[in-house]
Amino acid sequence: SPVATGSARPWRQVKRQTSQLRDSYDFVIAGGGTTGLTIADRLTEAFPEKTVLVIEYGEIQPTPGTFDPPQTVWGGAVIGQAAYWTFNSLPNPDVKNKTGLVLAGKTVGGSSAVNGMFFDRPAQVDFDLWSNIGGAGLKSWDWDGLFPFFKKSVTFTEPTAEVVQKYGYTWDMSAYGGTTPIYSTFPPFLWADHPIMRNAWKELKVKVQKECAGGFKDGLCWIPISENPMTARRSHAGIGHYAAVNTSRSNYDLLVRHQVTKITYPNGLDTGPPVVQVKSLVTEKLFNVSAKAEVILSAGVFNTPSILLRSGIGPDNYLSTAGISLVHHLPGVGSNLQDHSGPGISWNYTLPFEASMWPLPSAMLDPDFVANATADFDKIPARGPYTLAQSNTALFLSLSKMASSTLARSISTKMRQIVSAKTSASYLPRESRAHPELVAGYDAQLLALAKFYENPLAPTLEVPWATGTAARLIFLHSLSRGTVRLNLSSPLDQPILDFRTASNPIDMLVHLAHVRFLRKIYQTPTMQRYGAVEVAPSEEIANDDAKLADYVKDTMTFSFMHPCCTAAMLPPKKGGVVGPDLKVHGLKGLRIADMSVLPVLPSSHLSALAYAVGEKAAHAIIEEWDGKAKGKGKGKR
Ligand SMILES: Cc1cc2nc3c(=O)[nH]c(=O)nc-3n(C[C@H](O)[C@H](O)[C@H](O)COP(=O)(O)OP(=O)(O)OC[C@H]3O[C@@H](n4cnc5c(N)ncnc54)[C@H](O)[C@@H]3O)c2cc1C
Repeated sequence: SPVATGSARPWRQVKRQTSQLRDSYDFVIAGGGTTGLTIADRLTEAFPEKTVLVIEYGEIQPTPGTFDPPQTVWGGAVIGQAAYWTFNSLPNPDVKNKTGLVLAGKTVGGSSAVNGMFFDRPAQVDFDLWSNIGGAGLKSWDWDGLFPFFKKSVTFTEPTAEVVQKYGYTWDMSAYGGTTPIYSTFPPFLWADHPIMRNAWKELKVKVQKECAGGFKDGLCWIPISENPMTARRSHAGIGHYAAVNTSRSNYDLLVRHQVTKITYPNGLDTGPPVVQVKSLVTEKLFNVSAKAEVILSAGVFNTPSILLRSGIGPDNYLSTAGISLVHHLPGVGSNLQDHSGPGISWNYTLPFEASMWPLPSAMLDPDFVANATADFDKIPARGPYTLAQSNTALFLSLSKMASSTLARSISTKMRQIVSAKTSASYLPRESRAHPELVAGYDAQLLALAKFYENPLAPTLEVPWATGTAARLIFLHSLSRGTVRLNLSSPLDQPILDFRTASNPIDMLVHLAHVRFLRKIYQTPTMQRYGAVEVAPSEEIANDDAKLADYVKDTMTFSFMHPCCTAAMLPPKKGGVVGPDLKVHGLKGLRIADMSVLPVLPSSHLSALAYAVGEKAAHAIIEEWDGKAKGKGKGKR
């Protein structure tokens, strides 16, 4: 049965000062986030005789669930700003010079401690896409190579029979089986209008999936959330992979409020692992930490490439402009930035709901309802509206299923033409065009994505759903590529992001197809029953490509907080930064393990994948060092 771990759980043995550290460690992990803490947990468990240090920029923070009380207004969840990195991307000339906001977790647990708790997995087709881009070397990252780690990474708890009867959740236990203190479950509450959209989609004849975590997710999915099933408190890496295990692990040190600034190879690149330079955020003093076995960078999609760039590891032309001495030319560092983006639509109901359709979120304006909801949340197991996160339903649909097959084919043909006409470089950031490896990698992405877009099982659109009269249309596989670069006037501060959303004009064609498809919901019997009328866009706008493109730009969300791919797992000749073993190309004793290693975005939010990548990385590291120990005649632990 699940352990009732909430944010009140005592955090022991956390280090805050350099003087509390050992002289050296076997493994040093930069970043105590989703992936980094997963690895630290597994390494300290597997190797009681080896020491592991995790260096985390942030502090331990209270990190409530998405809607945990007390709140003055339900849905106005404001998590302490200290727990966030807040970035604004550069003004985007392709989207009316707008800038995009993106957050990341700056606390023990990283983004898993502040995210929307939507806990879905990618589909098989996503990993086929990776190997179509990267080649046979990525075979170990296909579905069969990852599924065991998805299973291992989470303890899924089934909802009660009463809850299932009320809401109709479906799942398949063969997709689960883990017993780790990272939890997921379905909430014991949904708003009464939740079925409206599900029914509308069913009436559009989309496939209804019983379980979407088992490799197939085209169609209508139930999505669990990352919360403890007893307390309904957020389950995150800080609690599960540190607080829940560290007291029994004398080899597990966590140093908070320290920034990994750079890594150095004092004895040359052939002698690793690198030395890690660290800055205390309290005293501002710099000092070095050394690792005997490996250094693992796990500082996230924006900060992992920043550490490398400050270390002189990155594109030679950029480093030269930045005035940073070149240590190792790797053009993929900080390149290939991607995120899920997309517009929104909205509507109104002109006919009343039945009296039985209660409660709706407007009930949270009633103080008595809120008082009951708060009392329900404090029960064990918790109940009521505060157990919710952002959504539990989503539609995942392929372009070929939602648009005419001619449109889907013509979009894929355009992608192939860009490659055959050798014009793909013109869609990359100016500085990336100088690197044939990055162009070759982008060509491989375009060709693989052209095939992906034609596959009826490969989703390009996600629409998450909970309640209300508006929906976001998440474009899952954009062709636009951005960059992460240092702020040269203050290189230790947050880096500069350029999302370059919609810089490849094909993306706009896909956005238009998505909006045009989703507008069909208004004609479904369920929506008609409540007199659904469109608010935005209008019929007139939707029928005109230029006007609809303008509308998409006006309502564009640049980041659904799923940035990735800035240190991609690809061969060097395709602009890769790490190999399938997550070792950095050409450097000794250094791996990267976080969402920067993805070659392209998957058809999912990223936290479940981050845990799985952490589990797979830990497995590879343990196998390697176990083998080394055996090779030295030490035998198995
Ligand atoms: C607001 C928000 C909402 C999201 N919603 C969802 C969702 O609902 N579902 C979902 O599946 N995914 C969601 N995501 C995405 C998902 O949570 C992340 O993609 C994933 O957790 C990233 O894991 P990571 O290991 O790559 O990085 P992180 O978990 O972000 O870890 C990186 C860690 O490194 C630390 N760090 C950074 N720089 C340094 C440095 N120089 N030295 C030391 N430490 C450093 C950071 O403080 C952080 O703790 C959301 C993300 C955010 C930010």
